Amino acid sequence: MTDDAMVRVLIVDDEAGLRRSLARILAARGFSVEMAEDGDRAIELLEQNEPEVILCDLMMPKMGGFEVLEHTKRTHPRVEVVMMTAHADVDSAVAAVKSGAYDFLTKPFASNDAVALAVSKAADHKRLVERAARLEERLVAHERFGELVGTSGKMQAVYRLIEGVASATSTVLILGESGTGKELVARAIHQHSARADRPFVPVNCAAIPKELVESELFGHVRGAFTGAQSARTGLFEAGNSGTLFLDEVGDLPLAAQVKLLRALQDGEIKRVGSDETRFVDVRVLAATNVDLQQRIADGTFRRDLYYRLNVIPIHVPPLRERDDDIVLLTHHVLQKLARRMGRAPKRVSAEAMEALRAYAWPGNVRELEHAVEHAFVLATGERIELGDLPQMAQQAPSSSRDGRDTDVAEVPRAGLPGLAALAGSMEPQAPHVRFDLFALPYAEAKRRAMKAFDDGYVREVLSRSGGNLSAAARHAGLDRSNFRRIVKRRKTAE
Ligand SMILES: Nc1ncnc2c1ncn2[C@@H]1O[C@H](COP(=O)(O)OP(=O)(O)OP(=O)(O)O)[C@@H](O)[C@H]1O
Repeated sequence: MTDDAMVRVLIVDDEAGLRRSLARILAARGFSVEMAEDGDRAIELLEQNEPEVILCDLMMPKMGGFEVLEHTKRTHPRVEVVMMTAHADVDSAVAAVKSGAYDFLTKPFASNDAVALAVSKAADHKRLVERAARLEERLVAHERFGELVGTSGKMQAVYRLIEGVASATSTVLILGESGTGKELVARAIHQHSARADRPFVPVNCAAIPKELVESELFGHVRGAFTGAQSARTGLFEAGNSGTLFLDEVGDLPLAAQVKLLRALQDGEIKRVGSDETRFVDVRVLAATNVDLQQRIADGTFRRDLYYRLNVIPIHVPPLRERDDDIVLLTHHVLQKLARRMGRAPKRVSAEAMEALRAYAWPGNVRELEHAVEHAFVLATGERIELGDLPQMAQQAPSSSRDGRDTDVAEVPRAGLPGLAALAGSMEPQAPHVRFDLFALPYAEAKRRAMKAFDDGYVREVLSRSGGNLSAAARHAGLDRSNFRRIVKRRKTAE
């Protein structure tokens, strides 16, 4: 719906003459009008073809205006209601406004324009509220884009693709194991596209019962099947002018695949039970963690649909192929948890971080999130220790990745580990040092940098003094007991 689309108004009044003259007044001013002679019919029309504004008489036999108002606000809170009442009953009209009506008009009306003005103000209000809701959604979505964490080469490649495809309207197929962040990638594409302030509609195709998939996606008319008591708009229409994200697309039943292909090729849909073709402008992003080629071979996925979806594929790498991102992701999750639980942030011991990096994460980032939450809740101190991690992550062999310590302390022997050297430790010339110091919170980074300094300094000075503690202390310009304390502190920190 665009802002200059026709405003749909439902007139509810038991007086046929008044109903018709109101309809004429509003239709002449460009409104699209429907009429109901009583409350029951009004509710029926509300369900069938949701209007934007209801112009409703307060006093009606059977179901009164109050009941229509109450039902509307409960089931369709964004539909605005303008009440009509006789002069003598202004108190009831005021009560109706207190119960959620947007405005009221007293009969006889001051002028035809006054009626049209009240209805169009109500419609403007509705559109403003919806616009605000969309902006809020966009803000939330933007925060989520901020959540796509990772600096590894493989994630950089994903970011480049996101930016590259965002401005196009082509279908994108996002491939990757469960929990790798496919939905975050889809949101990021939407967020970077020209549709960013339009709806982003995520659908988990695997979670919809097979017999309801088509009606969920394309909508249905009243009576289309048992239980279809009222007409319903499908998700394609809900996502009109926005983005529809079909997660687990490999699980779509074959019949729905045919309809999806049609929608992708021609932008045409039909509600279940209707022959009327509707046109939609939806960008489709799809994701799957199953092998669609295999499904094609099995005969459960259409080859033509596969080619149509796979115009641009994006592969989201599993976490085990980007273990450099684990440190960053762990701290990101810890910060989120601390904020969510209103608790102080926690650090992670070198040993625990080593285990986190060594584990293979078959459940990817989702599993990492759960493991870090487990540890955050169980850790009694301000630091997460190895024992706080779930059993599985604790057991990862520390030698699983080239058998080297990943602590920043392992700086090259030549030269002292000043900050520049530590920063350099992320560079290829020190490939065995894989700790990203700048990914850590300040206090943790400083602690590690200090420890690294102590380690490098003590080791080098001791080595130059042939392992003689007194000579090394003299070299360092410290008395023997102070130097010894530093050596000891270094050992206990290991
Ligand atoms: N790169 C990332 N940075 C930050 N958080 C991430 C990242 N990737 C995934 N997550 C988080 O991991 C969880 C799973 O992500 P998401 O739902 O996007 O995965 P998915 O690949 O769509 O999973 P599935 O295939 O099971 O639907 C979410 O809580 C998400 O916020």
